[in-house]
Amino acid sequence: MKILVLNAGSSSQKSCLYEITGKALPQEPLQPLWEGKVDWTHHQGVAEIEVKTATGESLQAEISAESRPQVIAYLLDTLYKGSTQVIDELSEIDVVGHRVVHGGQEYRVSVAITEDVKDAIARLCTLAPAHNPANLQGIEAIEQLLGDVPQIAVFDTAFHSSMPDAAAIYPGPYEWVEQGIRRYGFHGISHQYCAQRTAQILGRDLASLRLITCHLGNGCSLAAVKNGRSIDTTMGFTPLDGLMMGSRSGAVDPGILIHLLRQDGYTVDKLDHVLNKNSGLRGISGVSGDMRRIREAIAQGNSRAQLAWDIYVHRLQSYIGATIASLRGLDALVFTAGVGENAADIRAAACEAFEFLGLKLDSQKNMGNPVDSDIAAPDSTVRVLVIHTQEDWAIATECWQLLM
Ligand SMILES: Nc1ncnc2c1ncn2[C@@H]1O[C@H](COP(=O)(O)OP(=O)(O)O)[C@@H](O)[C@H]1O
Ligand SMILES: CC(=O)OP(=O)(O)O
Ligand SMILES: [Mg+2]
Repeated sequence: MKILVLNAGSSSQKSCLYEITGKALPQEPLQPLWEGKVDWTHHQGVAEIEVKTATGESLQAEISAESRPQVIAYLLDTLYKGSTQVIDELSEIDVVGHRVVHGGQEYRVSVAITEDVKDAIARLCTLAPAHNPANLQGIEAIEQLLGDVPQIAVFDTAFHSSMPDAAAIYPGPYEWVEQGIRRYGFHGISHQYCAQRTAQILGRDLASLRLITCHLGNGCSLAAVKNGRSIDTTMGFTPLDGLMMGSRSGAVDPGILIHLLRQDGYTVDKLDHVLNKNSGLRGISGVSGDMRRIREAIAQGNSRAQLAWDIYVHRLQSYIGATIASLRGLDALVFTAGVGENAADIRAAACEAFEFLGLKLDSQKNMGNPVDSDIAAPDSTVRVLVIHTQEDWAIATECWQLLM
């Protein structure tokens, strides 16, 4: 079965083609036949495209930042044309899986995409404005390019639908509960994959583990995973809650918003822009939302970049602490996504706060660019893992399971 996966992040469009043969899913994630990535973050108005294949072919291009459907069409051309060709024609693709960020109350498992599902994704755009519109554009682009190929939506919110009410419900008026204003949580595909992979690497049964998975990318969230289920998470009704992020504030006192609306004449759009695009690492440092740029600025003595790093770490430590309480203990702390997988300094700083519990990093392993491995010292009371998140593989396996 040839499965194309589209994963639209807030600042990127990732895409993979997998081929799963045989009657059972492989134990380890497969390498994709083809991978395409578009990044819009570096230069205004420019989409940087990178394609690589399992056979070692690659292509890099910069095109003017055209619409997402145009970029997807450009990417898919490289599947069957030129040096990165891996199939003869697009009709060889059996199914297309999409990461859809907000599934609301309706979608607790992956589903085949119908007009009703598209309407629901569209309705939920206001709750995930940086993500759901991009997901919908991806679905419509595939309809244009591939006709009626089966398409599957895999939701970021689904894994957290098992959260108990005490964790999911906000202490506002009870009408909020009736209106669906509650904590949904996001990055669920990644949290679930990382929890399963952690159990596999530790050789333990997932049902016996208390885990905190730290998804630290452009968007950041923690999940408390107990017996394989999400019981708490830091993102909420929208992907704006919780940890400090690249350009999103994370949790702030809602009184600040009332103050800005009342005293400073903010419009709703301005508030949205400030909180989603001009806060977090970017807002505090004035340099960038990219952790690598923050580090460079710190090395050059930039004190606002240092402050951004310090706040990021403070928030991460305090949310890990709160999440340990939800779990009543901790067997493993798991780091994933761009920052979690690559930033040894952030991992070390996060762990340092929990040395009093007997959590001990092996600093050499931590510095050694670990992937899918345990980086805790042998006598640590808590295992610490770095897992390369494979959201795309997780989406492909959902598609396979739904179609087999
Ligand atoms: N070597 C690195 N050190 C620190 N941060 C890194 C490194 N490589 C990538 N990152 C960070 O990862 C983030 C992007 O993470 P990623 O998971 O790819 O994001 P998303 O999927 O949300 O677009 C960026 O902030 C980038 O700075
Ligand atoms: C939900 C979310 O924040 O996703 P991302 O990290 O891909 O922006
Ligand atoms: Mg991501």
